[in-house]
Amino acid sequence: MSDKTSIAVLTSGGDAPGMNAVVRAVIRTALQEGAQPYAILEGWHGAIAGGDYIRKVTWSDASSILDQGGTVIGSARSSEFREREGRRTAAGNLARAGIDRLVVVGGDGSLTGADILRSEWADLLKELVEAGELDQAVADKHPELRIAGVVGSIDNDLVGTDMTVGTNSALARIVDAIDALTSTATSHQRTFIVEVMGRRCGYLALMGAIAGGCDYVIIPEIPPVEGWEEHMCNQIRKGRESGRRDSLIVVAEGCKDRHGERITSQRIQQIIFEKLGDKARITALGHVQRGGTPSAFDRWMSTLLGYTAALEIIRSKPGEDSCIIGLRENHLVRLPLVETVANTQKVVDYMESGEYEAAAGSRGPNFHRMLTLFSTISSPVPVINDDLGRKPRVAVMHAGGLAPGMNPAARAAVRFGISAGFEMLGVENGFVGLIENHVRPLEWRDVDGWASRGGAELGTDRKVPTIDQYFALARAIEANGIDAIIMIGGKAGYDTAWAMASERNRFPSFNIPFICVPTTIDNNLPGSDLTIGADTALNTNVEAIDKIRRSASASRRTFVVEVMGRKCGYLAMMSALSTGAEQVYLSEVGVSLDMLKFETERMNWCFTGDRSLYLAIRNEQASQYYTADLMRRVFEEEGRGKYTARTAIIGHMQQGGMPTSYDRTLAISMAANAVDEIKEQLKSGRSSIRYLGMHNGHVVSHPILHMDEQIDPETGLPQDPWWLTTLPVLYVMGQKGYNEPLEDLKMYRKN
Ligand SMILES: Nc1ncnc2c1ncn2[C@@H]1O[C@H](COP(=O)(O)OP(=O)(O)OP(=O)(O)O)[C@@H](O)[C@H]1O
Ligand SMILES: O=P(O)(O)OC[C@H]1O[C@](O)(CO)[C@@H](O)[C@@H]1O
Repeated sequence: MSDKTSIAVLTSGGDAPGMNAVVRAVIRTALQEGAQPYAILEGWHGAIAGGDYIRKVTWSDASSILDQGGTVIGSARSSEFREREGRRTAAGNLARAGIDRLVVVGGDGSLTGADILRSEWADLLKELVEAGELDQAVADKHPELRIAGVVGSIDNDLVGTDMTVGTNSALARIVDAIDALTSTATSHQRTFIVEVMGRRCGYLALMGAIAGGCDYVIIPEIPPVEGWEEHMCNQIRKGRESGRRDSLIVVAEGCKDRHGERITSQRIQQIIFEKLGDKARITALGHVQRGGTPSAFDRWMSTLLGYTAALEIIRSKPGEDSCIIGLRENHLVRLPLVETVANTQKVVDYMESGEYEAAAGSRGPNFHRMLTLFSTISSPVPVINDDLGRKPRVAVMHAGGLAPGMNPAARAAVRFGISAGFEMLGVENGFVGLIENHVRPLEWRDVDGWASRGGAELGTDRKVPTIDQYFALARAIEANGIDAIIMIGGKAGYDTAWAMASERNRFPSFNIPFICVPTTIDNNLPGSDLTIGADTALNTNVEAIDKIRRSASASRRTFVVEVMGRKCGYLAMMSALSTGAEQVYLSEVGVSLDMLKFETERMNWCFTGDRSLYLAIRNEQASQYYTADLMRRVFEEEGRGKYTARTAIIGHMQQGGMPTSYDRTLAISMAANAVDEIKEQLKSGRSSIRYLGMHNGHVVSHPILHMDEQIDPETGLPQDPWWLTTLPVLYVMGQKGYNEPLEDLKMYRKN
């Protein structure tokens, strides 16, 4: 047996899209680190079965699996593993294969099982030695089992992490289904009950309902209060009276009422029929939610989780407790496995003992906030809090390039604004439209249907008013009686806001509360880890690149795929990480002749083997001179006929997608913050021009005049972008021999 460190990966419990990305990352990171990777097939069942179920894996075993749904190494629920006898057999099989380090990808059950095995390990091996089933030397060589868990579950039910592997993809499926149902429901003026997964966790139901613009949601953590049947039917009735043509109710599969009686879709259907005489249709989404290709997030984030888990376990010290590598506040964190799982299981106890607030509280502050926001935005008629004593006129507008998510953000700003006691106005076509007085009132109903729509109903424009237009701009603000502005857009909007803040002394009407909501596919705005629209564009790229990949599967071909982003490489970097590209060209790094030479040598080496595709992603402004076409020509010429090279420019598809669930919920969350901030300023008589950002999982605001502090003066881009440090991970996944300390990954937070 070799002295190499052996590390195994297994997937267990319900499968989840993104599990393959973890498996791939663990295998490739292990190889990079000089360790021997193994895959245990069919979860804990394979550990018990042993033999061929515990397999040495190579680089190519992890090829072409990133875009596949489910788990290629199989998953199972194993009752035998719940018994000590089963775990004894598993321990013997693992030790005999030389494995004492495991990355377990699964839900809380699978991780509990892993930790039980870890805690019993030494005793189990001792027993096996005493029974003559294991050599003492083998037992001595593996005195302990080290575990790193990655939570793979669409339910997003692990307390202490923000997002688990698979949830984002499941939510995408749910939101797609809700969008489809909305169109048929609207056509026939129907009511639909949509049943989603999540036996003990309402995350999918709540986020699906909020992103889908639904009317009512029922989740397991907070069973509806006494009289909910009446309340639900009233919401439907009032919605219809106010002109809504459809009604959608989302229910999580495991819901119960306060008497412990199940709230099934059929029960809801019956209630609606009895109280409204309406025959609601039921759609139970079932396992469709768990299947299918993973979203971009479930590919790049799962890659980072697998990479981190593998490095953590390879570099772990004897005696360290089992850990979970999870995502918290946009950071990869190491959580204590036992405590985290115990906290997760406590939520079920809370629900069973009627401590509903504690159950919902365990899901984190954002869960609670989203519940409150859903209740406001889904209200069929506004519930107005007019504590300001007057109705300030607040304008909503866009500026900058079009981004998916503008409509959901505008809808949310209008509805939250009306609820806050504002009179809402819509400005058409950015600042040009404002100067030309294209301003109209926006009522609650006017934004119906905007929750899911791509594009921008209000229109947008990239023009930043010039100095000679300031007077006209100031006049337009006065003439329309605008007391505050919410600008949902990108750089042009920020630049205009900055100019207005700088010119306040000369133009008093610029002295109003003004909030910029970061919205651009480029993800190039200061103060925000992510902007609204970037996730949709990324998913568009990933879908397109998957197709490009497949187009090359029958030939030997290099593709240079160009993506948007202006000078910001976010879309290029994340598209590369999500599609398993070999190389990415970023304007932050630049392109040199040496880089192209290195790449052509690698291409030649790869195509000498059985490779059919070599994928390079290029940011549109990576280099002024090394254009996509020039790269293609260099690559093809240097291939000397061994392969062909093509370019693919994805183009404006990236701006035109239907907003993803992430962009929709981010839009709603940010719009709520913008309204709160404006209300607070109006109440206190302040007027500040500020921009919002999502930083480390929290929405924060900054004064626009300090924007320069967060921008690199040379590039005009935000300083030290977090995503740029994922570049070495791409190289590890692409077998380029990188060996960066984990600490250099900006997303990694050692606690
Ligand atoms: N308490 C336990 N002791 C030993 N093994 C367990 C334990 N709980 C779960 N397991 C093992 O993990 C497997 C998967 O657990 P479970 O069915 O609870 O799914 P999960 O990992 O929680 O995923 P999901 O979120 O999909 O339900 C079980 O079939 C069993 O083999
Ligand atoms: O596929 P199975 O075993 O029926 O499990 C379904 C359950 O698994 C989950 O998808 C979690 O993985 C739950 O949301 C769902 O209730």
